[in-house]
Amino acid sequence: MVDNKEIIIYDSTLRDGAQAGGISYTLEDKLKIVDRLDKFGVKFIEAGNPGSNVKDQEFFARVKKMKLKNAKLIAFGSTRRVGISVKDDPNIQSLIAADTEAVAIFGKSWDFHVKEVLKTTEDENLQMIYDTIKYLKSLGKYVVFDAEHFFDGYKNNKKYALETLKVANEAGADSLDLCDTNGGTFPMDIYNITKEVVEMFPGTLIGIHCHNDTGMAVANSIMAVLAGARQVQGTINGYGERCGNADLITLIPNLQLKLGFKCVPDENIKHLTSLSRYVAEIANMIPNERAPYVGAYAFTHKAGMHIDAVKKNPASFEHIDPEIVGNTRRIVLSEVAGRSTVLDKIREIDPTVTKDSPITKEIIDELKRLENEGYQFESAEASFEMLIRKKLGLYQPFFTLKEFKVLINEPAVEYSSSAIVKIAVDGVTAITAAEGDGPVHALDSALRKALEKFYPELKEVHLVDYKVRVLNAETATAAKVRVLIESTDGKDTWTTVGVSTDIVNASWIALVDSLEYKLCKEKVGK
Ligand SMILES: CC(=O)SCCNC(=O)CCNC(=O)[C@H](O)C(C)(C)COP(=O)(O)OP(=O)(O)OC[C@H]1O[C@@H](n2cnc3c(N)ncnc32)[C@H](O)[C@@H]1OP(=O)(O)O
Ligand SMILES: CC(=O)C(=O)O
Repeated sequence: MVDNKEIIIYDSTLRDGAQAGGISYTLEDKLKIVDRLDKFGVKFIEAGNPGSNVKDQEFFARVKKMKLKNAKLIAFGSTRRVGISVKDDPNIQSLIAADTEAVAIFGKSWDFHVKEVLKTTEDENLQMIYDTIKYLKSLGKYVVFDAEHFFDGYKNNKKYALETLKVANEAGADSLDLCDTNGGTFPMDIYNITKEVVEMFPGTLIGIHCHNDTGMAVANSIMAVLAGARQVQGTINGYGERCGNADLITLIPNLQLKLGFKCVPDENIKHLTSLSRYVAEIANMIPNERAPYVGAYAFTHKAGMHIDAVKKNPASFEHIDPEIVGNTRRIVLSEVAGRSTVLDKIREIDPTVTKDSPITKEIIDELKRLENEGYQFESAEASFEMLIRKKLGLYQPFFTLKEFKVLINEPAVEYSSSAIVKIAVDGVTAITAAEGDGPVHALDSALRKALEKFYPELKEVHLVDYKVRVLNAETATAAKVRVLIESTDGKDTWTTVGVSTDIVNASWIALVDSLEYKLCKEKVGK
């Protein structure tokens, strides 16, 4: 059994990750990701496939100029093609042209693939593996051998699958990486087969490369490590072919924090969340909010009893302190909240209120009543603050609405909608009109124009996001809609909510809350 606890993290975000549907990195994207992965402390960055495309060839020419502190770059490609020599194989020559210290070669370990895909003999495949590795070793390269479909190959023809590893080993491969290419192998099989390989090649570095087709890539990689593999391949956020690869963002903390292995410097574990979001941003993928450790919901507490317990002691509902991985705890307001959930919010406005004050119950009851009507305060904390102020008697309307009208312009020459708003402030009436790209835009402009005369600070406010959700679509045109409006004044950002059967009315409620929230904020000097 291997008793050292050092794990070599081998990142393939830029190679297998680039095989993910929906991802296409630019050359500049790749350079940025290399820099970030190097700083994070991975040991290998499998950065591209120079035999595949010009972008990767140019990338390897550019990346050479970067000074990496921790990682070695890997150029990736296959064994030589059937029936030709390594020197005549353009893919192999492009690997050499990439000029990296290390290369990875994938070769077939499943006899079925040799017959059906390569359409050659088992002996020729062994020769292809041998020739390719031997040649690259003769040029002084560090060579990783990816035994493609190794686990399926082992199950179908154990002798042959193991023979491919033996040949790679004899040719001088620096590591033998067992690939669950189709991602269909289960953890116990990964453990038993990897253990046999580890025992068969004492002193040779054994790696693991798992795909996530059965949702087990992380579990399978851990089982391989427990069986003695010490090189772990994976990608940031699990991006990769089909369902993806082992997600290093889950795998690294599992190995390092839970099992005591050493993957990256301890002080870098706190960068996991930002690394995950950075790579998602560059890959133009929406971050997975429910991702273990780093997702926005990973340490979000919603149920009233959980929140009560977390406030007493966070360990009651958190497996680790979120700060360890650079994440944050969030408490959200909802119909499943209890008094503990709303108390902190209330006390920000009136510190004398306690959990047992009758007003606390009144506020939580109002929250639940409104959520039942379709409101959602989880992200609309500004509307919830306005609700608290109203309940505490600390709210005075900043204006009175006399009326508003919204018109659709047809034909829409410049703007598609117009709005007229009539309001009164301290007995002074103002009527304004405005046009906009849609009724809500027109209404927002008209209301702001009217109010700015009285409250010039509203000039700083503008809308940054507007979301509409139909709540009960089955009632067709009478369906309720929920509108969420995100606003900013350049310093803070806040979200308000409105619900109605009429989208303009729902928007009006959210708009008024937003502007009044800003005015309250100015008044109390927040
Ligand atoms: C399991 C993995 O994920 S391995 C990585 C796979 N990644 C990719 O395929 C992405 C990059 N690939 C490419 O850009 C292209 O496929 C290229 C440039 C490499 C090859 O393109 P083409 O020459 O047009 O071949 P094409 O992709 O159509 O077919 C693949 C060929 O490689 C052969 N091949 C597949 N695996 C291997 C291997 N391990 N060793 C040698 N040859 C192989 C196939 O038998 C097939 O050969 P054939 O044309 O004689 O039938
Ligand atoms: C090498 C590789 O990506 C695989 O076998 O899945």
